[in-house]
Amino acid sequence: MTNDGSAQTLLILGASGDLTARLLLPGLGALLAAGDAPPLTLLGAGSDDWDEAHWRGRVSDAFGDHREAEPAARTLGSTRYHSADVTKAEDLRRLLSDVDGTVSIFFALPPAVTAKACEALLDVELPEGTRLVLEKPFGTSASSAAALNRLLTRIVPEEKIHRIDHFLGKSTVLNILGLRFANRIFEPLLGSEHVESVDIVFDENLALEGRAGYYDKAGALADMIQSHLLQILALLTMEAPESLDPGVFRDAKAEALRATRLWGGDPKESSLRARYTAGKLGDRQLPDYVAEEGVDPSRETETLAELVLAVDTWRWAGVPFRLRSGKAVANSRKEAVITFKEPQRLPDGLHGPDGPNRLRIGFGPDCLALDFTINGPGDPFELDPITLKADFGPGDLPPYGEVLRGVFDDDPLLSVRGDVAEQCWRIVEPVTKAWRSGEVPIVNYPAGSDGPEGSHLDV
Ligand SMILES: O=P(O)(O)OC[C@H]1O[C@@H](O)[C@H](O)[C@@H](O)[C@@H]1O
Repeated sequence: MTNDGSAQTLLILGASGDLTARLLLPGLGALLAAGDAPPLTLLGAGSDDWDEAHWRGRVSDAFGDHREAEPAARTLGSTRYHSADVTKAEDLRRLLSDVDGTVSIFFALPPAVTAKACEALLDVELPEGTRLVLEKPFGTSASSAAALNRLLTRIVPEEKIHRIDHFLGKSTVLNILGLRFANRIFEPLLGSEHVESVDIVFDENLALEGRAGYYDKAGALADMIQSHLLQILALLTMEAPESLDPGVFRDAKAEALRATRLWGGDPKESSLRARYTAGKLGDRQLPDYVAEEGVDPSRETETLAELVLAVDTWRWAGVPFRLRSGKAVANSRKEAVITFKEPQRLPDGLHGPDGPNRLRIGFGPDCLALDFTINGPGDPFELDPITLKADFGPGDLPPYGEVLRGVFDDDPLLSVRGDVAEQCWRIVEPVTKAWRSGEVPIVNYPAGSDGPEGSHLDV
């Protein structure tokens, strides 16, 4: 623990919402139970008119078994809920008068409400050291992200702003750093001389899961690619940072993202958007996406998105990076696959199946696999494919616990810097524009299939 052990408060705006119950509170419970958080007061605020007992019950359910651990039990015992309109300065003042020690204000709210709450905070005197913690999507375009950044830095300095991307709290995602920079054998091969292509895929069995209110306005591109998958791309393509000092590390990520753009520049060639139709996924019969409750069919929200990107640095020029994420896909596939170029030639006399070497970094289940070719058993001159696999468990903390630890420690290492949030929108903007204008038509795929025709994926 690097916080100084003095009391802190986590104030959640939007405490009655889905994100708080599903991800934030379970992550917090695990962090508290691990003894890795400061003595913490938890305040919930939301538009629902809940009484304290109802809120405490929600927190207790979300903490699960962690509620028994002493620090979690203490926070649970003292937690309070305020019904409030968080876009009003007087309500925010009332909430802030109840905090103890340094406060982290977590905006578990839709982006438009977050922006209004921040506007209201301009009229509120904040306790010393206040931190603002924001969820994705951070803005809806490069310019709105820049405007939000300007607004936030009028409230607190940049180092007190934590833009959460929980993928940066996933141990396998962070493992990319160890894999690349703590080994001699992979890093020298990572570049256009040896790499043919890179696929970063996060296809899920999950469908809408009752999240229309959020998802229908976001879509797969903003929900997964502009945020999480570009963070993975940055970790895979950045140069070795001199240290994990947040300034140095985040500079290295920003540099890689600044060099990233749409492959070939034509969204018709380098992007795909699709939406699921009715289908069977395991034993679940899913309706058309547009028939799901709360969906507005006129929005044409995509449930699967693909982009091909170029990272125009000396190291990566000429290597396509294919990013894809889809909902209601049969094959739940969550991995980055680095496909290497084939050997220049095979010695005459060696024959059999060849194929490229591939390094697969699995994000769920967490594993690492290396596909390569050897002579294999039997005929010694007949080649066989083989896979070396390492399975490793998840990290000690769930991703939300990990990123919250950074917040309480005042350590922005795992949060997204303001300029990077803008870069990530800049990268996808040619695509969002082309999609909005109808230049790239939306296509369908049945729920429970492997996605639409015309995928750019190689593997
Ligand atoms: O696998 P995880 O950690 O739940 O992450 C995937 C989820 O990440 C969230 O940020 C997205 O909003 C979800 O749509 C997605 O399902």
